Amino acid sequence: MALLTLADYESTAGSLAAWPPGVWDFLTGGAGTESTVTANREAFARWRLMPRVCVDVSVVETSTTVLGSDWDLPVAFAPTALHEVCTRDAEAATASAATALGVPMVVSALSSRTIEDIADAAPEATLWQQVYLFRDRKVTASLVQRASAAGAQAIVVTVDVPRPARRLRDIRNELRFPPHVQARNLAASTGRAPDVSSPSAHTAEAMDPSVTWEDVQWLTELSALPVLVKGIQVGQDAEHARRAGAAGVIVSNHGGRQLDRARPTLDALPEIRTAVPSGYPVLLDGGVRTGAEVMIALALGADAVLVGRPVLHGLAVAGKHGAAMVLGILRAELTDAMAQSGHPTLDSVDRSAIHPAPDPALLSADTVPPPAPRVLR
Ligand SMILES: Cc1cc2nc3c(=O)[nH]c(=O)nc-3n(C[C@H](O)[C@H](O)[C@H](O)COP(=O)(O)O)c2cc1C
Ligand SMILES: CCCCC(=O)C(=O)O
Repeated sequence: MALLTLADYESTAGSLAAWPPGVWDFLTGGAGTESTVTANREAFARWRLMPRVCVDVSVVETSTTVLGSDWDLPVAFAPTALHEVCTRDAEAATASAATALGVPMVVSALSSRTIEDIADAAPEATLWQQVYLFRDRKVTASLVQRASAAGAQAIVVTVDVPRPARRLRDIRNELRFPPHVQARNLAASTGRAPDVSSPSAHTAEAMDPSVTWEDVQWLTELSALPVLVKGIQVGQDAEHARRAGAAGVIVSNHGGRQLDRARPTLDALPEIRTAVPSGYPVLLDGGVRTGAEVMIALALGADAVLVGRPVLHGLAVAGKHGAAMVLGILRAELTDAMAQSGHPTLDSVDRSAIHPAPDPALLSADTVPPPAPRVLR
C-alpha cells in the first residue's frame, strides 16, 4: 500500500514486528485516560477552511521566517526522546531528514546521540537544543553550553514536567527500554550514563518540581542563544515567559502525555496569541497531522507548528527516508491546501481563512426541528 498520509505512516509503524515490548504504547500513549491526546486531534476538526477563488496561485510559497531564520515550511521536528528506539542511526537520521526538508530539528535533552554527533552527521541542519531545568542546574548549563559550541541556534526549555505523569500503558506494561537505548547527550553533561530504562523513574529523579519563572530567567541569561519556553497553555504564562526574557513560546501540552484533561493546544492558542505583542513568536504542537491543519494553526495565530509522533513513525518505517517522507507529505498537503484555498503565501493566512465547523450537537435529532407533517388529502 502506498503511504500517502501521516495516518498511513502511523498504522504501518504500529504493525511493525520489531518493537520491543511496551515501546509502541510508550510512543503512542499519554497521561491518564488519554483524553488530551484525543482532544488535541479533535480540536482541528472544529475548523473549516474558507477557500477564496480567482487568486493567482500559480506559484505557492510555503517558506517562513522564525526568530530571524528562514524555514522552507512552517513546521519543525518536536523534541522527542531516544530516537534509537525507532532507528539505528537515531537522531543522526532525524537531523538529515530535517536538513533535506529545510526545517529545524529540536534535539531532545534525552536524545540517544550527543548534540556534537548530530551536528557532525548533518552539518547543514538547523538544530535547537531542548533542555529541562534539572534538579542539578549544572547539567542544564552544560547542555546549553555544549549546544551553543556545537552550533545550535536556540534553546527550548520544557516546563510542563514537574513530575512523572500517570501514563497507564507504561505502568501496566512495566515499561523497560532495552539496555542499548541510552540518553547519550545527557550522559555527556552528567559524566555518567543516566538510567533511562524506566522513563518515569528517571523523570522522578532528574526533574525539579520547584521550578519557577526565576529559574527560566536564569536560563535566558545563561547564554546568548534565544530561549523558547515549551509547555505554555495559558495566556498569562506566555506573558510570564516573555517577561522572564524568553524569545518565544511553544503552546504545548506535551502531546497529552503529562496532564490528562488539559485543554487542547489549538483551543489555547488564540488566548496565548493575544496575551503577547504581535510579532512575538508563538509556536504550537499537539495533534498536527495534515497540511490543512498546519494552515488552521497558522490562521489561529501560530507562527509555525511542531510535529512529534509522526516523525517517530517515519523513522521506524524507513529511517531517515521515512522521516523525510512524513515531512514531504505535510509539505505536499500544505502546498495543495494553500493553492486550493487561494493563499499563494502564508502571509495572508489569518483568522479570515477559517470558519468554525457547525457544532454537531446543534445538528442532532433533538435540536433540529422535524419537518412539518405533510397534510394528506
Ligand atoms: C515518545 C515521545 C517522547 C517525547 N520526548 C520529549 C522530550 O524529550 N522533551 C520534550 O520537551 N518533549 C517531548 N515530547 C513531547 C513532544 O515534544 C511534543 O510536545 C508532542 O509529541 C507533540 O504532539 P504530537 O506527538 O501529537 O505531534 C515527547 C513526545 C513523545 C511522543
Ligand atoms: C526517558 C524519556 C521520557 C520522555 C518522554 O516520554 C516525554 O518527554 O514525553
